[in-house]
Amino acid sequence: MNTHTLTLEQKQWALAELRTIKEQFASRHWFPGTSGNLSVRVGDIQEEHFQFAITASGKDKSIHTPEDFLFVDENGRATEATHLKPSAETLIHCEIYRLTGCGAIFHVHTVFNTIVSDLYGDRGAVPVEGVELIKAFNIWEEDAKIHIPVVPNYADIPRIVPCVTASLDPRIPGILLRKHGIYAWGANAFEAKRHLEAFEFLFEYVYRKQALHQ
Ligand SMILES: CSCCC(=O)C(=O)COP(=O)(O)O
Ligand SMILES: [Zn+2]
Repeated sequence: MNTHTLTLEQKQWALAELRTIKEQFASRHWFPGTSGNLSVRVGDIQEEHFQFAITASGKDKSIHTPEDFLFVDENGRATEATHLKPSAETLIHCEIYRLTGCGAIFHVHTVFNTIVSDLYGDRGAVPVEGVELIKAFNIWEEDAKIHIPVVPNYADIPRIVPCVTASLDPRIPGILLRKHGIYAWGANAFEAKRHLEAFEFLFEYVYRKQALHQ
């Protein structure tokens, strides 16, 4: 448990970051049916200890309320007394922070990421080659070929965590859950958003290219 208390400024900064992203993604209809969750890391990392602000579970993410977010530790436990429940998928955020040391993680369900995750679920990764937007991941090789990992989706979230551990590729700032959605991350909210937008572009590209060839 992280015993370092966050300052009011740190908390307000995190809440403002998440509120802004939430509003932007909601305007794109990226949170259908209360799906999706967002988090940003707050404060210093002390060895394996860290804290992050995350969306409360089951909320309508297209509106703002005073009960949209809470703070949790590296095990996904609330760091302050609250009746709010963190996202049901908080343990996936914990594992991505632990593995990557990133600063923000965004998860959305879209039709394109869901279809593509299923098309490539058996292969365990979505291949994408030579598309300019791969550069959004800071991969600058000519005609770069990347593989975006896909892991199985289970109702029991703790079962998904070791799949994320096994499949996460440090070069690729995202991972698909089959027939579920994408987790994308970055050093901060700006970078995580850039990565998520690039993934969504690539998934639409993969889907449309396949549809053209059928
Ligand atoms: C109604 S969507 C099913 C749960 C889910 O996949 C999701 O992203 C939202 O869960 P949360 O607990 O973060 O609201
Ligand atoms: Zn989800």
